[in-house]
Amino acid sequence: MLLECNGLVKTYMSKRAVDNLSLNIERGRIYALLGPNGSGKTTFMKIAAGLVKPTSGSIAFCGNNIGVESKKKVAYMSTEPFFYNYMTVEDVGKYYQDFFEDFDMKRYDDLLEKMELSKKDHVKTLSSGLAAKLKLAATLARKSELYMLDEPLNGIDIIARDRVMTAILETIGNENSIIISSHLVDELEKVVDNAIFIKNGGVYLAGGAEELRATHKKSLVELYKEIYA
Ligand SMILES: Nc1ncnc2c1ncn2[C@@H]1O[C@H](COP(=O)(O)OP(=O)(O)OP(=O)(O)O)[C@@H](O)[C@H]1O
Repeated sequence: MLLECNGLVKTYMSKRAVDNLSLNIERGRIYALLGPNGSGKTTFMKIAAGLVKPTSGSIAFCGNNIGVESKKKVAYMSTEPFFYNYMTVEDVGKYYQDFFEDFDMKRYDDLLEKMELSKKDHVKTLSSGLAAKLKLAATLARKSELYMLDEPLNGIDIIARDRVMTAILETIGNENSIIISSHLVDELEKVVDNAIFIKNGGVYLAGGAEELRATHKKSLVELYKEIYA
């Protein structure tokens, strides 16, 4: 098991952003993390990435507490922009290489080509879609055990999305897993192995995508509409 969470809670003042969340993430699978605005998806990912401390409950990565060691093996891409404007695309790669032992420059170069980005481009001149692709290329260029991507398709046009999704899927082998949070449920429906529906900070429904479709006789999109309507 890559990640095991039991009764996870995160409280901000009186708000329970994550509320009694229990979840297991296995190796070699692609997970859709689904839920409406404010349901707790980002907070959960930040806890798993070691950026936010849970108020209570337990979370373990490969059987150990979240901390310095897990951070080396977990690649988290947040929705916030995180590069300095003065950097070029090439600088971003070097910056990541300095920061993460598992960063693979060759893979970064390949991803840049797939995302149609040039190393000479300056971060400040990139359109929001290109900036989103750069963020993704830098994250996927790490050889991590768990990738968590928060809204990776945001700002990426409909034509480029398939290409970007292919690049995401190519990153995954038998040993690593990926959790993708997105409101574009129909885009995820086509590619994910598992779906996790989050409601009010907890897991409302989770399972294999095929199994969920067969049991409920509904697509993930239809289930999403039913759960959150
Ligand atoms: N730093 C914070 N301080 C106070 N409240 C917060 C903080 N971060 C998140 N929250 C609250 O916790 C709840 C869950 O937020 P979270 O960002 O995890 O949801 P989300 O499912 O990722 O939403 P979205 O789909 O809009 O990104 C929301 O009500 C949010 O306002």
